[in-house]
Amino acid sequence: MQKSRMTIDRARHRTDAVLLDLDGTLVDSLRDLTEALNAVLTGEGLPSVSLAQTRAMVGDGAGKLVERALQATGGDPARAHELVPRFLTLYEPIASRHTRPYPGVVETLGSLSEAGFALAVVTNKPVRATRIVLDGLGLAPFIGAVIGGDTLAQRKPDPAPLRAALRQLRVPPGRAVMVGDNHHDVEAARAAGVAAIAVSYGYAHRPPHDLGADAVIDDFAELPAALIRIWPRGTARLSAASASAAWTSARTVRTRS
Ligand SMILES: O=C(O)COP(=O)(O)O
Ligand SMILES: [Mg+2]
Repeated sequence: MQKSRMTIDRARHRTDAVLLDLDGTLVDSLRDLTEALNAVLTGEGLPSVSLAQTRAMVGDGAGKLVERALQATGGDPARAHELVPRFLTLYEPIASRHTRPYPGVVETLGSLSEAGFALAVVTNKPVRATRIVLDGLGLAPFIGAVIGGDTLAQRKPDPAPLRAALRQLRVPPGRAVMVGDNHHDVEAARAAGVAAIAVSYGYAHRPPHDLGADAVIDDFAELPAALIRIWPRGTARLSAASASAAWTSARTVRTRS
């Protein structure tokens, strides 16, 4: 009985997509990023940066991160281009050492995936490091497409990475939601015609409630409830009842297995 309800829910929702930002949304990666960054800075004879400084610098890709770290420590930002390969060589082996999913992430991705939602990661982190994090933290099995900051010539806030993820998932923009911690996540979503949910616990460069998202959540486990509230109008719109049934069903099946 439970199983057949689940099958119906899967069929109903299989072409709705949730696009997920990585740093500051799915995972707290500050410590590993800061360690790799500081190894680069030390090599350049520059002072180290703190976790709080990294927090304010992350989100626009590895190039900007290194450039901002050089700027913050009295280095030459023009050297960033040259130092990014060194940063990535140092970062990749430790990318999942201290980095952890935020509370509720693993369970919620599992439940959304079981309920039939297509999930993609759309991040400005270079794709090789992204895959290392997703594999290392056990998130990869839930994710149907991964677009990194170097997958295309454009990165968020450009809508191209979101569109590429949706093409891979075969889901139209009107049936998708982007979940992120930063203004570029919301801007990219708007430009792609995708709904946006902001998380308040990440590395936002401005107050999360000022990002212009359709909803703000304080905990990743609130995502299903937020999806029910804001899902875009149209043929794929989830009624509160059906989404809630899918969610309850997914939870029940998970609990049973
Ligand atoms: O700037 C980065 O490297 C990654 O940032 P994002 O996962 O928040 O897009
Ligand atoms: Mg982010």
